[in-house]
Amino acid sequence: MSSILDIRTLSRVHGSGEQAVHALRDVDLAVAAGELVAVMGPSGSGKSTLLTCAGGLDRPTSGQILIDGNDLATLGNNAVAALRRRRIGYVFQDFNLIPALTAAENVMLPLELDGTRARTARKFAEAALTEVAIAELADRFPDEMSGGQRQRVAIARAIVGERRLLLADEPTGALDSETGEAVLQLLRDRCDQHGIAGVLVTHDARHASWADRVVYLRDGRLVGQSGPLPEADVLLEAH
Ligand SMILES: Nc1ncnc2c1ncn2[C@@H]1O[C@H](COP(=O)(O)OP(=O)(O)OP(=O)(O)O)[C@@H](O)[C@H]1O
Repeated sequence: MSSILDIRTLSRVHGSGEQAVHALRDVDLAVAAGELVAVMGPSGSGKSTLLTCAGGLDRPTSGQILIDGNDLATLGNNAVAALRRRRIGYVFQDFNLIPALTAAENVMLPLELDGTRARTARKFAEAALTEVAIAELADRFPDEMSGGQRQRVAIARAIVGERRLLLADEPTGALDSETGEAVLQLLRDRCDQHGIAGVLVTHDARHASWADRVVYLRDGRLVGQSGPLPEADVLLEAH
């Protein structure tokens, strides 16, 4: 299987000299099409930095990041921004929706920023909202929706068009457990059915059990990985 995300000896240092913080040290991680990888580790271990570097939002100090074979270091800022808009979707804990835009307009936004005509963008947005089962909420504003519905809009925005890589940073953090599980099921389905590569940062082993593989970060280093974790009910029984 070819890797959609290929991270090689990635290091990210913030600041310099005595103030230097090594957020990531020599991290290698490849994520194939259709694969969902969970990233776990204590607070400050580098999980968010790994996602922001993987998504081209932050530049590594050293190492390589390839997305669909494109080495980000060889691309200029505009090319990285275009790759981000077209190929990469983000889902955050706090949804990051624009309050003044409806659900459909929020989902259309990355396409319109990329020059897609409004009518075409609307069709793609409606298809994405249908996939996350909230087509009927297309014309609602974020403050007219529940947290779970807002997160579905955020996922629709992250998968609209032809995205290949889905990066989710604690996407269930603001949701109750049932709604959170439904959101994870959606991420899993996207990977299974559309060959998207997914990276899920989570503190919760039950959430990580949706992934094919779990990698563990500590002090910026990748210190281990395991195959799929047992289902949530098995974990609970073990306690
Ligand atoms: N812009 C920055 N400037 C300086 N240090 C930073 C910056 N961003 C992150 N760091 C540091 O890099 C390290 C890794 O941070 P990161 O946010 O990636 O950790 P995390 O595992 O996502 O933490 P959490 O689980 O608390 O969100 C931490 O020590 C953090 O303080």
